[in-house]
Amino acid sequence: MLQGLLKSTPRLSEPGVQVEGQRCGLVAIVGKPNVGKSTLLNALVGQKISITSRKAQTTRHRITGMHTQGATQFVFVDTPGFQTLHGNALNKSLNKAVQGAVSDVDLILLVVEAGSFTPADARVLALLGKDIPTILVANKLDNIHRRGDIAPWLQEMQQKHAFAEFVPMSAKNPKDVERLLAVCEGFLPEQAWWYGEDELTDRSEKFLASELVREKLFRLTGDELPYTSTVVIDKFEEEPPQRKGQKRLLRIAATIVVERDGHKAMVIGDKGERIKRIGMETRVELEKLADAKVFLELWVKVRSGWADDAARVRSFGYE
Ligand SMILES: Nc1nc2c(ncn2[C@@H]2O[C@H](COP(=O)(O)OP(=O)(O)OP(=O)(O)O)[C@@H](O)[C@H]2O)c(=O)[nH]1
Repeated sequence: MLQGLLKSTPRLSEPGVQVEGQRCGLVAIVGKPNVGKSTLLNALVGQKISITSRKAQTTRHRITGMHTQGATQFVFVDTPGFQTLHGNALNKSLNKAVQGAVSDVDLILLVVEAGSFTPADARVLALLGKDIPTILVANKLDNIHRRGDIAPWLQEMQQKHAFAEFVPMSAKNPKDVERLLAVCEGFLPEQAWWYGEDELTDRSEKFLASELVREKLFRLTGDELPYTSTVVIDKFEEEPPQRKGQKRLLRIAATIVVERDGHKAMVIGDKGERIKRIGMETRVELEKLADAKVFLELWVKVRSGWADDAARVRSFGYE
């Protein structure tokens, strides 16, 4: 499991020597779909490493992002939205990933929307043990117009769980994000850092490529496309720069897998306009993130019912 790996294999490129006062620890970010977990992770890390979209359930993998500030290194774990509506194989795999993510961390951030606590939030809370300190992050505070309304709600929240702290905030407000980091710091154990100071994620460029295609796919198809559509990377090859001063080249081929012919037409768009745009926007962003030249080929395939088929879910990379 990734967390186990992180704990047992500190990077040797780091001095690895305990500098006095150095802190380092794992922080899990949990919450039902669409509460802003990915937005928060990106803000905490300071760069985009997890995709965000208005469509619920866009985060399917655990993503770690690191942030090193002062003497402290935060290692964040993003989790899939806790999906409670369907019991298909994809969702079972998602729920297992959430439980795995919270079992072995130093701190949990339970993200909810400020002023709201639905049965879906309660189901996520029920997954959290009592032993790991948990901060209630009341996100999207900017949507609450009368701040006075939040005090009685916070009091209600105190009855739900022995939260270590309450942080009403907006993931889109950098000052709030700084405040949250300061609150988290005190919960991390004193130990040597696991990563270099500048490292942001341990996810591969191949993974980031598939995440970017998925993000553009959902952004550009709006609410029409079901979340069961996914992206598989068929080819990922790297060529060194041809001449000095040139960038290396990434040759990528990816397939967007959808459930119906109608969805395929939707992804391709009128005269191929939409898929062209998905490809173009992915390429531009990946070139920036990877600091490389990117050739990207995109395909669309129909595989009906894949989200109900456990073997296929595994073959697409969801444990
Ligand atoms: N107004 C407001 N919107 C926010 C805030 N944080 C996130 N959002 C929006 O909420 C939506 C969902 O955000 P995500 O970060 O994708 O949510 P998530 O919890 O990771 O979602 P899943 O991947 O479905 O689990 C996006 O449209 C964000 O722009 C906030 O502080 N204020």
